[in-house]
Amino acid sequence: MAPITDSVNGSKIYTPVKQSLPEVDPDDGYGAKRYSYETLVEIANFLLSRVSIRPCIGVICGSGMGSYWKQGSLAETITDAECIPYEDIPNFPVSTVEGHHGKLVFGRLDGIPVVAMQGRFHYYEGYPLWKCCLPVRVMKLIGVKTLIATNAAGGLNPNYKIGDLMIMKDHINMMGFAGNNPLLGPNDERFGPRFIPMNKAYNYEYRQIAKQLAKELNIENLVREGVYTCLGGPNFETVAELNMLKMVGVDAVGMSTVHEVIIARHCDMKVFALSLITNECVTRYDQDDEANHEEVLDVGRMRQDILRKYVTRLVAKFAEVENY
Ligand SMILES: O=P(O)(O)O[C@H]1O[C@H](CO)[C@@H](O)[C@H]1O
Ligand code: HPA
Repeated sequence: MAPITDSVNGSKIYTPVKQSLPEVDPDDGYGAKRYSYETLVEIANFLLSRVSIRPCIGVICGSGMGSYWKQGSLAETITDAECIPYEDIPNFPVSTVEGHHGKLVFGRLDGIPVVAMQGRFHYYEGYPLWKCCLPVRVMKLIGVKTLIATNAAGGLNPNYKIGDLMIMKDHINMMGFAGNNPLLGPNDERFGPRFIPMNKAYNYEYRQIAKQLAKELNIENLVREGVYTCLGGPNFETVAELNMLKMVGVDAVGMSTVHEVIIARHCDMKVFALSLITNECVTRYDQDDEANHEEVLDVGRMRQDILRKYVTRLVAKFAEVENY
């Protein structure tokens, strides 16, 4: 290759070295190889060989929101339940956070075939983002077309109260701003294209349905619509961080969901996401309160009946409009 020269005095600046890029990224920055499409197909086939349900809707249970699967309330609503612990699934991560049981539950909600993640994976557990989202791609491969992601989040909007439900209308990908994204690395077109739009990530029709359903269930006063952001965690946010997020239009803060939604949209799944406001974010230095995970789990328990009813009816309504 010709050396690059200074256009003023002609002196040589540097001689470029011809490089060939590896065809596949050798590791993901965490010393591990990203799973290939074929490995994910193997996981999907393993699951399909173990269960008879063929789900079209996938549900991710947020912190504290999965516990009722175990306690019985939503589990009673899920009929024909077939559970597979994560540790029994080859190449699947395992849950390490309290309030995330670590099981896939296949079954029916209001007659509709679903698969629910009773426990999600977080970046702060040490999983790279691509691995946190691996179950979403597996869901896609087993036939899921609609994703319902739930999470526990701190309420930053001063009008929000503990126990409110926030329909996510958008997100701000703070981790993406810092260069971390679940789509980093070589793109496998079998999942989706290299570049994807995100302006319609949170399905408009689903959001209208959810607002209408809130009226029908008389929980309109609890249901909000807003913007979520995910910080990597595991520490809760500082006062200065929260005030900055408030200024840029964030209504609720958590440590999940954003990357799952990116992966779901990449493989063309329709998305609905719901935050349970489990605590009020502390935005003043003279406040004595401190965020803590126990409160998050307690509020999850407090709202479990309403959440169960709301999510079950949403599943039925989404299935109706989609003809599942
Ligand atoms: O987002 P989910 O999994 O609901 O959990 C939220 O609650 C935990 C903090 O209490 C964090 O993991 C945060 O992300
Ligand atoms: N911040 C981050 N994540 C959370 C919070 C919070 O206040 N509450 C529940 N998950």
